[in-house]
Amino acid sequence: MTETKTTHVAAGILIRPDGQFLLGSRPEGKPYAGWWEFPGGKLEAGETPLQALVRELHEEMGVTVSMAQPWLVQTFTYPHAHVRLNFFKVTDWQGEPHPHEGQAFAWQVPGALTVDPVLPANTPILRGLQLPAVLPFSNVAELGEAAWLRQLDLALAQGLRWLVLREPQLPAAAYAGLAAEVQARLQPYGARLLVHGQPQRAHDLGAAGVHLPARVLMETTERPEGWCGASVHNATELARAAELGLDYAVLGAIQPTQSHPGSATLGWDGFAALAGQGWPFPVYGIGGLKQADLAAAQAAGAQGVALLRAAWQGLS
Ligand SMILES: Nc1nc2c([nH]c(=O)n2[C@H]2C[C@H](O)[C@@H](COP(=O)(O)OP(=O)(O)OP(=O)(O)O)O2)c(=O)[nH]1
Ligand SMILES: [Mg+2]
Repeated sequence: MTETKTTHVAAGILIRPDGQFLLGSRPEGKPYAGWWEFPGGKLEAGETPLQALVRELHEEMGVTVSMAQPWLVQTFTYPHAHVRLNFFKVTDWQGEPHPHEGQAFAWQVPGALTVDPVLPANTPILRGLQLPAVLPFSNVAELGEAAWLRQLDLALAQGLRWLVLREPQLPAAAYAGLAAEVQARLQPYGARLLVHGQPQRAHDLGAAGVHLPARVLMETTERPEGWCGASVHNATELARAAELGLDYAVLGAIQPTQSHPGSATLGWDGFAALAGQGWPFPVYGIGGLKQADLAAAQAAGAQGVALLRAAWQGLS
């Protein structure tokens, strides 16, 4: 039997204040020469991923990392190696990137790359970079359709670009009618509609993707088309989301909610323990949260917060 050896890698996503991130081309003489990647390289014996990141970014491009947060962890099997990639978001550094190995650099806008091809293991990373910090869930159930649509218009004008349309109380036909109304509003902004429920529903309604309730996640065996995330409560459900190659997970409840006041909650410590296990997708916190909880969420390793009631309050 042959033993599969894992190559551990650290890579840095340098993100400028304007949101653009850095890709470099792989130097001649390496596997996948000319392909685009995040700067980084293999861990040396005894190194932590962060130590390797700091060393590699200095060696490859003369950049001194001053702020880096562990982000996604992706495993991938190439013909030349089985790799485990630890991606960091690097939000502060000293020095301008210099190509010490003859590579080219390109600053890129998430979702609008001007270079290709990018290493195949990086696909989920490039998708994750497009996701927002605040993921809003609709609230027709409480506000009523007309009042909620007014709030949606305000939120779009203020920058909302993603929406999960979750209205389990609506019969299928009413849901489809609402989805059409919503699509018409999102389209001029290029905002994305994620339908809540079965993947087939997103397909039928021509949505950008689907948000799977945990129950649907656990009975889904193939990755649905388009964007796809899921609600999760534990490590088993997170692992299923990873197996399917989903784009994000929403993990909770962080705090007690009005809809489930007596249910068990994770708190940010419980969230950090689960979300910090090295998933290939970003994880949002949900459950009794407000915009003001964003910093606490990100300190616990979250992509951000999923908001229901609070997404539609305080808009004017
Ligand atoms: N640096 C980097 N490597 C990546 C990314 N995505 C990805 O699949 N990889 C793979 C390609 C390689 O198999 C491995 C990284 O190895 P590397 O060739 O960059 O390693 P290194 O900089 O330490 O180079 P060397 O010492 O072996 O010359 O991880 C990425 O975004 N950045
Ligand atoms: Mg390298």
